[in-house]
Amino acid sequence: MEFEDNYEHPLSNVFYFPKNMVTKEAESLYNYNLAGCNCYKQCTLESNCSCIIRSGTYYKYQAAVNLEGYSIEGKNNSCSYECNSNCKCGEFCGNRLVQYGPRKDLVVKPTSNKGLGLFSNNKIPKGCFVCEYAGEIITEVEANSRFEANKHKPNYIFCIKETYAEKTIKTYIDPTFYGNIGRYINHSCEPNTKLFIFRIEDTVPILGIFSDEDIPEGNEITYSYGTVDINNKSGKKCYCGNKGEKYIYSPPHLSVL
Ligand SMILES: C[S@@+](CC[C@H](N)C(=O)[O-])C[C@H]1O[C@@H](n2cnc3c(N)ncnc32)[C@H](O)[C@@H]1O
Repeated sequence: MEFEDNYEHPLSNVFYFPKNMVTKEAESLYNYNLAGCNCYKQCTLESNCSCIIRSGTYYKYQAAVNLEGYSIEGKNNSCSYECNSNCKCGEFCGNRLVQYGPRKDLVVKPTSNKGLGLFSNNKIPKGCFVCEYAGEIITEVEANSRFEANKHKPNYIFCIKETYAEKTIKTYIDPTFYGNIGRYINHSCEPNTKLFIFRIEDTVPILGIFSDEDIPEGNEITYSYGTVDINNKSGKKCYCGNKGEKYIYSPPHLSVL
């Protein structure tokens, strides 16, 4: 099965990039390719698949082959490893999903007060992969500088924070200029998707967005930017419409809003 992403941006100044693109400056942070497994066809925890073992027990895909009902059971904040081009298993091994690209029924439309937003033309059942949040992978220094320069504009820079032992690794994804359809997903205080971290070919983290409830046809797809602060009125006003319009956004630093 080939990776497929035929979406385009509705804006002429944004270039469509279906996957993360590591900038030259950030290259040295992510230069490890991941080894593959030796499984024959089906990868499971029982088959001792090294990719699934690397993921830990928090994560499992539920239906192989039929992508329509493909879903994930996972835990936020842990990284899942899909099988990759170094694996001996085939393309239908059951530990591959995000690598095949976004849903095909997504549409970008204007919202009443949040700019553009992402919607679906079909019902999305709970637990389905929607799309990645893909963009340029930039260094912290570059992220700070871009954030400062665009302070009063919509922000797209997303900071993934992963903690291993006592070390926190931060990865900055910026789809402002180069990115995929995930850049149009707005914040909601009552979101209908959740984010999971994946790695496939190498150590560059991939942010996968999954439905967290059945999403009716035509509804807006949202996730929580995680930065609502009712007391800090210096931030932007949240127009998600849930919990009243009293919530004010004020991201601590470089999250999406
Ligand atoms: C990642 S972009 C989302 C797509 C954006 N609406 C667009 O038109 O491209 C994040 C920006 O969208 C706007 N936004 C997203 N969710 C919002 C919300 N709940 N209330 C107000 N503005 C929101 C803010 O300007 C924010 O900086």
